[in-house]
Amino acid sequence: MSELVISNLHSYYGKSHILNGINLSVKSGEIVTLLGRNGAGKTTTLKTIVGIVKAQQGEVVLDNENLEGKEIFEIARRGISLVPEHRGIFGILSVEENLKIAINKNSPWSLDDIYDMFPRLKERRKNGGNALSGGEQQMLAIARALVNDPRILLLDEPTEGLAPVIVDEIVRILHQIRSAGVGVLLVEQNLSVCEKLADMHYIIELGEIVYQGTQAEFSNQNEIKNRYLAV
Ligand SMILES: Nc1ncnc2c1ncn2[C@@H]1O[C@H](COP(=O)(O)OP(=O)(O)OP(=O)(O)O)[C@@H](O)[C@H]1O
Repeated sequence: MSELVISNLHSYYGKSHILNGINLSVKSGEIVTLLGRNGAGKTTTLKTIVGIVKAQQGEVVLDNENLEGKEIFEIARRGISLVPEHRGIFGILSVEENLKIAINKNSPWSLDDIYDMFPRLKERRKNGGNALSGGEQQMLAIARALVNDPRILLLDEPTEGLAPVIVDEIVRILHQIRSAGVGVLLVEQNLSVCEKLADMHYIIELGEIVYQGTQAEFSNQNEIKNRYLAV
């Protein structure tokens, strides 16, 4: 059982104070969304958790270990993986090569497990990363993060720009990842995807958490959804 606990997280770009005391937590086998308007600070939260943006104040604690001051690779090694919005796969390598270079020798995920979960990747395993559709690239990015054996997976807008049938496929995959006991922190604009998947929702506005609630609590909060999420 793992738990990521973020307390009073503050971060900046130059002099701009972007995160203003974020508190949230994610446990194994739980999907938690971080919702909010464009520019609210969602991506910055994910980047601060993994150390790409340095926190100026506050704590990121994984299983009682404070990750303050740790380098990006040390945080990744402890089991927090980020699938960034622009996917970060290697276009000149094949699907299988992309997976093989990411695989962690101690990972419980074998290539066969990955191909069972992502049949499209199996079909396209010899294709170059550049020759994949947007949805296939997203699947490869998630698969690459998984073979690294994360305890907590951070996903930045995994369904953005994808066709509805591929969005359904990503939803199916995320259900399976949760069942495997991985904790997921999901930044996602597609509210219906969030409500199908999540156990818990947080809303961020101007770098602060302004709402938190379980899916059961959130589902009929139309006033909150209009206030913070309507475009
Ligand atoms: N590299 C950067 N340098 C300076 N300011 C930045 C940088 N990246 C983001 N910002 C600013 O920080 C704020 C939060 O951005 P962030 O990308 O975290 O928002 P977001 O909620 O993920 O939005 P979106 O849904 O548009 O991706 C915004 O005002 C943005 O303009």
